[in-house]
Parts: sequence; C-alpha cells; structure tokens
Amino acid sequence: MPEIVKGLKDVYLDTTESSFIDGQVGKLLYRGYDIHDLAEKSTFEEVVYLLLYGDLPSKEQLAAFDAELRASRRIPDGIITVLEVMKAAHPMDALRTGISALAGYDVAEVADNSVEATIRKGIRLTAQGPTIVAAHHRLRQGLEPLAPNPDLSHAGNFLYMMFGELPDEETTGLLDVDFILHAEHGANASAFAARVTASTISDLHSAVVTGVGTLKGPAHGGAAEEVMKMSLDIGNPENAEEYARNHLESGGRIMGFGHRVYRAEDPRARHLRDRAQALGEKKGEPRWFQILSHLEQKTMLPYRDRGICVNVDFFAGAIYYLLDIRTTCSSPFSHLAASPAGRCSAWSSTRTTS
Ligand SMILES: CC(=O)SCCNC(=O)CCNC(=O)[C@H](O)C(C)(C)COP(=O)(O)OP(=O)(O)OC[C@H]1O[C@@H](n2cnc3c(N)ncnc32)[C@H](O)[C@@H]1OP(=O)(O)O
Ligand SMILES: O=C([O-])CC(=O)C(=O)O
Repeated sequence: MPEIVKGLKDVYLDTTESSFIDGQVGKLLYRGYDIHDLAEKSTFEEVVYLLLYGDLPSKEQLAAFDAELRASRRIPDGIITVLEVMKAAHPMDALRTGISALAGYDVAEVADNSVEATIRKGIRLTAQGPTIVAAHHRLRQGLEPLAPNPDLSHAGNFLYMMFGELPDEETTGLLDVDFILHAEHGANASAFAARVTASTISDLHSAVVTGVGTLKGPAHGGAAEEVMKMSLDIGNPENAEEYARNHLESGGRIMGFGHRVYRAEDPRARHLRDRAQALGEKKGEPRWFQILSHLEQKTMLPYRDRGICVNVDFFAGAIYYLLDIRTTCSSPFSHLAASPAGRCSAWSSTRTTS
C-alpha cells in the first residue's frame, strides 16, 4: 500500500524564488526581503514590482510601473453587466466570475503564455481586481459603480471606489499593509491550484480563476470572514471563553488559528494586531479586538505549545469589518448596519464607469 500524504505535507512540487518561509521560527521573505521591512517601509506597488521582476524598483521604475497600474484599472461596461447578474453572490464568486469574463476582453493576449504577455496580463489583472470587487460591492447595495481615480494609490483607489469618498492617509496605509501581507505565500493551496492550471499550458486568466476559487475556502483565505462571523456570534468579550470552549469541545476549530507551514506565529499577524486594536478604538467598537485578544491570550494559549498560533487571517476579518468591507449587507452583519460604520443603506453617487 503506497503512503498517502495529508494535504501537501512533505510534497515538494517545486522551488520558488518569489518567497521563502521558515515555519519553525515564523520567518517570511519576499525575494529575499523580510516581510517586516516590507510591511513597515514599502508600498503595495513596490512589492508587486519586487515579486514580478525580482528586485525593488528604482524611483523611475516605480513611477512607470505605478502609472501602468493606474492606467489599467478600468473594467469594460460588459463586466459591470456580468457583476449585476452576480449581485446576490459572495464577493469571491463575483471576483472569480469577473476575472473569467475579462478574458473575453483580452482575446488578443489571453492565450499568449510568453513571459512578456503574462506580465502584461498580470499587471492588468492586479489593477482590475479591486475595480471588480468595488463595483460588485456597490451594485449589491443598489449603488452605481465608480470609475477608478488615477490620482490615488492602489489601496487608496480601492477605498474610493468602494465608498465614494477620498480615503484618509491612515486608512489607506492600513489597507496598503494588508495588501502587502497578502501578496505572496509560496506554494499555498490557491497558488498550488493556480500552478496546476498553468502547468497544463492553459492561460493566466484560467490560473487566477482557479486560485480565487481555492482561496475562498474557510480553511484558506475565507478564514478571515469566518473569524468575524465567530466574533459576531460571540458578541461580547465575556462570552468568548464559553463559546470557544463549547466550540472546541464539540470538535470545531477556532478560525484564524493554525497553519500548514507555521509552527510559530505567522509573522504577518503582528502587523495587523495593533492596527485592528487601533481601528476598533477609532470606530468606537473596541469589543471585536477584545474578543480576539481573549481567544488569543487565554483560550488558545495552551495550543501554542502544539504550534497552533494565530495566522494572518485572525485580525484581518475584524479590520475588513470595521472598514465596512463586508461579505454581505444582510445576515449576519445586518444587526450592525445602523452603527457608525454601517453603510449598507443607499448613499448617493454618480455613474462614471464607461
Ligand atoms: C491565509 C491562510 O490560508 S492562513 C490559514 C487560514 N485558515 C484557518 O485559519 C482555518 C483554521 N485552521 C485550520 O483549519 C488548520 O489549522 C489549517 C487548515 C490552516 C492547517 O491545517 P494543518 O496544518 O493541516 O493542521 P491539521 O489539520 O493537521 O491539524 C493538526 C491538529 O491541530 C488542530 N488544529 C489545527 N488548527 C486548529 C484550529 N484552528 N483550532 C483548533 N484546533 C486546530 C487539529 O484539530 C489537529 O488536531 P489533532 O492532531 O488532535 O487531530
Ligand atoms: O500558506 C498557506 O498555506 C496559507 C497562507 O498563509 C497564505 O496563503 O497566505
């Protein structure tokens, strides 16, 4: 009987120069650069350049690259029509479908798998992804999608397209860090799935669609949403212990804990912990961080010795929630729609997507 391995444990599919992970000590490098330095000193645009081309850009290279990203953000009206059909769908389903439909507008290059064409398509998809998410976010609230604002950074423009207001520097910086932390993670499940698709000599759009579908799962990127759902179920810090105990005793997992590779704390989590706390206080909703802190510092403390620590998604869900980036405007979030952060009711805008 051949050995059957669990997941991809000890299965080496390839080496990669784009990142390095040492799960025992909680170290993560993108192209040789420590994630802590990138999170504190870099921007998402610089990090994308680094990942695509292997080196950090010079000032001139960054300016040209940023200009290309900004110029690529628009999505055709046909994609807005597709997103209208997806109004009731989960944002990840809308993103997956939007990317798939974009292939129909890229017929000249979609099947061109040369390095040059793949980089061009990668830049376009990086720029257009946020436009799809923001357009879907507005459509499902009965609002018109907004055209990208070329004066804003990648993170700033995303916030603008979501909410129709110029974002402040602090919020833009927070989302920028979040984007940096999520930009790359070796042979994770979604990248692995995408590479399987790419290895059949399919095309980049297909590979990204595969990756997005895989990332959606609660055991992977969908965990951020699940952490927030759990926090909403818990409701108050005083309920956290009993809720978590019951959940664990009935065989459940606490979302946002554990990792296939890390046996120490996920190095990305520290950059979101303080920011989640500060944002909660700023928005007058400190309880979500208090619930998360209780789970981390009390309930799940004994699990640390087994290498089950917080991962990047643990604090991310609360940050998205507090920023009004929510998966749905109805249950389970609707009871908070009247909060200062709740923007699920209609608010005015102008249609400028064409
Ligand atoms: C961006 C990202 O994708 S980061 C990951 C996001 N996912 C989550 O946060 C979901 C919750 N976590 C999990 O389900 C898992 O930890 C995974 C899927 C991330 C990693 O799983 P694996 O490394 O394969 O761990 P595995 O599933 O083998 O679990 C090992 C043991 O730890 C326990 N365990 C793992 N994670 C958790 C958790 N979050 N809560 C409670 N117990 C856990 C398992 O029950 C198992 O116990 P056992 O040995 O008694 O059966
Ligand atoms: O690497 C993994 O298995 C999951 C993860 O943390 C990520 O994709 O960022």
